[in-house]
Amino acid sequence: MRKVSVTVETAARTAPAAVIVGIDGPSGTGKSSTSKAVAAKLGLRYLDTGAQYRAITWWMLSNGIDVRDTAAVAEAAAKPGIVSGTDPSAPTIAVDGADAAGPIRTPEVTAAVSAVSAVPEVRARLTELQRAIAAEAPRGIVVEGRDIGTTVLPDADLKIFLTASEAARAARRSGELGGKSASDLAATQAALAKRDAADSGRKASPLAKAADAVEVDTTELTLEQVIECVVTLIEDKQQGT
Ligand SMILES: Nc1ncnc2c1ncn2[C@@H]1O[C@H](COP(=O)(O)OP(=O)(O)O)[C@@H](O)[C@H]1O
Ligand SMILES: Nc1ccn([C@H]2C[C@H](O)[C@@H](COP(=O)(O)OP(=O)(O)O)O2)c(=O)n1
Repeated sequence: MRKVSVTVETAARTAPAAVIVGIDGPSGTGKSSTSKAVAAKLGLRYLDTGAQYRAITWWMLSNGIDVRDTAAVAEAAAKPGIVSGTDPSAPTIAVDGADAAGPIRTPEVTAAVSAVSAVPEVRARLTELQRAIAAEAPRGIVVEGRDIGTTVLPDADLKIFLTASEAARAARRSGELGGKSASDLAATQAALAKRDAADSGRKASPLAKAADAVEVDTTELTLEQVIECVVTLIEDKQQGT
């Protein structure tokens, strides 16, 4: 009996502690690309909480719920089954057992997601799910979103807040959407600004930098430089420097 307990204690002492990293910021600052790459490099899990808000929004639209009707959204918030796969090299999102990776990126979902994410019942449900996923990650996890440092994981080992100029963010998003003309760029920039204002202005856990987050302005940095910067911050934390 005694021998077993000594073995367990030794294992607990030598196993590396799981590291929990929260990455927040507005749209187009590089959260998804950075989080995935950093998690893959360090052998951590990866969670895209924006995909979960998009998934619940897609379910509401598919089920004829008026996303401007806060009471109807609140009442339905618990209904869809949302499952996130957290392998950073192949993250997945499923709604009621069906792959939702494609449908959650449509312009209809993008236009409706801020309204659905402002509903406290939706946030409470997803926050609980996000905390459970983070608690189960064996070596740790990189969780990206808008309220990870302030609300979902206030005790995270490291909090990063990514920023970039509105012009840089719009150029990145517009490029991704295949926009070529100046009017495509202007439309993307206007849509981004509108979504950021809604996400920052809502009452329930708005987009905000946690007081103890490290802010990284990515405007003049390449994606590789941002990844390197975040990897270094995590390694420094793990080494206690
Ligand atoms: N530092 C960077 N420089 C140039 N392009 C970037 C940078 N970071 C991300 N991108 C590109 O910008 C787009 C949006 O990045 P993404 O990671 O999806 O941002 P977010 O998750 O914050 O919305 C992607 O096409 C990505 O490859
Ligand atoms: N933790 C989070 C993550 C996303 N959201 C909401 C607000 C965002 O506009 C939408 C979509 O998030 P997503 O990260 O997919 O946004 P991007 O288009 O990548 O910028 O979800 C949120 O309210 N809280």
